[in-house]
Amino acid sequence: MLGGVSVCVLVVALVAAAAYLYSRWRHNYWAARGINTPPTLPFLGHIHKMMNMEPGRFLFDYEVYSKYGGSNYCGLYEFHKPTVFVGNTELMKHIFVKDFDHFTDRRTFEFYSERDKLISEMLSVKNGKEWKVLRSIMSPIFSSGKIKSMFSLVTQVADTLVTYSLEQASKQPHVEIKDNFGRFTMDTIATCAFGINCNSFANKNAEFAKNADDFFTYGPLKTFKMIIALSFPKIFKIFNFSFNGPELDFFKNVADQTLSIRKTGNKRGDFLDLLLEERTSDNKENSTNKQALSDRSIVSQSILFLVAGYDTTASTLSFCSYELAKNPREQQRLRNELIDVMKENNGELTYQGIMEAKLLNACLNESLRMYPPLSTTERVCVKPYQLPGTNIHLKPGDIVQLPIWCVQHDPKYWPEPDTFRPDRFMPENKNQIHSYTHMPFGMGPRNCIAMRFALMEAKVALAKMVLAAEMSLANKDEELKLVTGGGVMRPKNGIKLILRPINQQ
Ligand code: HEM
Repeated sequence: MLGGVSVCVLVVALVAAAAYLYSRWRHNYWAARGINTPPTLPFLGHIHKMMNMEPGRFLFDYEVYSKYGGSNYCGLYEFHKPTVFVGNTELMKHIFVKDFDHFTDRRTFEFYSERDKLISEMLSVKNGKEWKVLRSIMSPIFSSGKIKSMFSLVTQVADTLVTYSLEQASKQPHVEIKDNFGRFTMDTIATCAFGINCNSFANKNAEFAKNADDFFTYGPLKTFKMIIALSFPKIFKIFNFSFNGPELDFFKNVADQTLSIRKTGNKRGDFLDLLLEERTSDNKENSTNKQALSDRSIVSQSILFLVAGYDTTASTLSFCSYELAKNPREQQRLRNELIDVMKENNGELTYQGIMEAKLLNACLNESLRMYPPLSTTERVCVKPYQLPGTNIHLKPGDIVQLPIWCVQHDPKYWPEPDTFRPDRFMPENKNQIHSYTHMPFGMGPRNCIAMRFALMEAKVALAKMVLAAEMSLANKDEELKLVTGGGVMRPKNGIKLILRPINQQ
């Protein structure tokens, strides 16, 4: 006769065995269709690897890409949910562009708390028709003409960056350049999207900077909440979790206040002015614009610019400076180009001069190839679709992962992928670049809306730094360690550079 305890143990063992078999059965989805997957962990599938912050998701992706058929396509599991990983560039072209009408959406969180609902208004998480309308209203504010009008705002912040960095260099052996570029992108967004002078260089604890720091700190709790929100939205709803803290209210208040001042006619030529202009512009879609661009939506988009533009651009600048410091010959070539560009423009660094500087463009593109801040992007299928040439039939709601980092490091497309070679992007070599193998800003109608702005901002800062100082690595032998936090790839221990002012040599 079994005792009570033994019965309990038996029941637990049976339930555990049944759960395990259920999990194995769910993880058989791809194998049953003859599609490769990397080994799974019961219940978790691959989620623990996808959410891994150190060294970051890109290493798992590269294993999938090179060992499990991902350079063509293969299957993954987020817990039990099957997703498709597509590294074949022809298929990527279909998903990003040719068959975009099947892949208009991005995965989105369901938000329930009042505070989080501000996130739901952002362009990056809107889907379907709402996304289309908002994107068409917002696209004109990122046209080259409008970006040019923001050049002088960006230049002022870049001058402060250089002065601050050189002052630091005169007092200490090295400069933590990622920190400085972070302040630069923060101040740029504060001035261009919130219309305020944040001056985080003068005061590291300035309210704006401090709240942004809290906002971008991804501790275990925030990561846990993100996993729950993405994979178990119902649990998120039942427990009424709130994803964001009070720092979001701070940004909302700043944007609200600035918005009311602007409505009185006070203009600066920044994103806020441009969004307000779009709302009142006299075009045929005017009435739709007014509805889509409510005050609340404008406030959300201002916060989005901070979310999307702060760390991505600061990391890009840091990685590019790191490679230039490691490669003094390339750094000097770039400096020579910039000196020539200035000579051609009466000794000034003009918008046109910067935008036409070929090596400057090539250096940034090459570092964005080696270190794309977003290592993966994804699309959500919205209509039944068969991946061309495969037996993968996607249903609405299925997720496709597109591994940016992997194709940008595939030696088939990029010989010696870990070597910094800006010449790959010089005009004479551009015809050797395969399509869909360089996409740090994503691709197609849902790519980064602010690509031109981000590149202009990065070019101005990099050009000014390279002209002002010679950069070298403080710790030549230290290996660059990468981490992924909040989805963005960044240097784990920052980047320490020695800066030698040029005019004092
Ligand atoms: C070097 C800096 C940046 C990089 C590498 C970058 C990269 C990206 C990537 C990979 C995507 C996803 C594209 C796709 O799925 O195809 C994206 C989307 C987006 N980015 Fe950027 N980004 C940068 C800077 C910025 C800045 C400065 C802003 C705003 C001022 C911004 C605003 C956005 C927005 C709003 C989206 C969503 C677009 C949509 O869903 O329609 N980004 N970005």
